[in-house]
Amino acid sequence: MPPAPTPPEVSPLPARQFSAEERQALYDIIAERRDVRDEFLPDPIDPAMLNRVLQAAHLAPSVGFMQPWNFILIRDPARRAEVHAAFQRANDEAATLFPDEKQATYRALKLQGILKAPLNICITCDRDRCGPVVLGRTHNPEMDLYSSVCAVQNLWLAARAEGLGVGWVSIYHEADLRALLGLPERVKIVAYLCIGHVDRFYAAPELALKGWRQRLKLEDLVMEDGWQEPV
Ligand SMILES: Cc1cc2c(cc1C)N(C[C@H](O)[C@H](O)[C@H](O)COP(=O)(O)O)c1[nH]c(=O)[nH]c(=O)c1N2
Repeated sequence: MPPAPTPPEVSPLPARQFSAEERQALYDIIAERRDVRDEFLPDPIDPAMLNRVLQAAHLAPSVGFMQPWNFILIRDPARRAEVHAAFQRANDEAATLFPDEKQATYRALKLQGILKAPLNICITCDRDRCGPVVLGRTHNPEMDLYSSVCAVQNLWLAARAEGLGVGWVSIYHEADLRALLGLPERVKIVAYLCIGHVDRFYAAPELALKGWRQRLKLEDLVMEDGWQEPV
């Protein structure tokens, strides 16, 4: 067997410093990103803008640099109507599972913009992209799924920077969506997203504003050196 090639010598570049203003812009984008359900405008997304947002997603970190994601763009209204029907079925089931006092609030919530948004994007994880042995995934096989979630978050933040709203929909039976999108067995659905232009964003999570659940305090979530059971 020929000897394995040694990796080339490479060195990092000096760390680029970001100005206070640039840093603040990033923190503002993070703070002002919202899950958008109902505020989509019908305007189509410019292909160059969409490409920038998808490039941002594609720059996400991934275990073993696996890049396990695909981005399925769903524009066809007929296909979106089928996805919406799958949502409706699951949502009707979900509503009945909450305690009585929460059911009315649940039913009043808008939880998707599948038909209103001009574009839906399904982000998937191809679990076999690099064969069975992947650097960093050997002992924790779910790391490829987490990597794909990083792509989702990059997309979500880039979209906010572009003035696009994104809403994540997870109310469906996986089998329904898999069949609609023709996914092979090895490909897992990570996120089903509705995306489009918006001209307003809620100042805080809509679920908080509408009394479903409030943001937890950061100081109650930070722990030192190990798990501490809340008192
Ligand atoms: C994995 C996952 C899945 C879902 C969500 C998020 C994530 C991360 N969210 C959005 C969620 O409700 C929202 O992020 C929180 O309420 C916080 O609000 P902001 O995202 O800060 O606006 C969401 N929202 C919704 O209306 N329908 C849904 O099915 C889902 N599903």
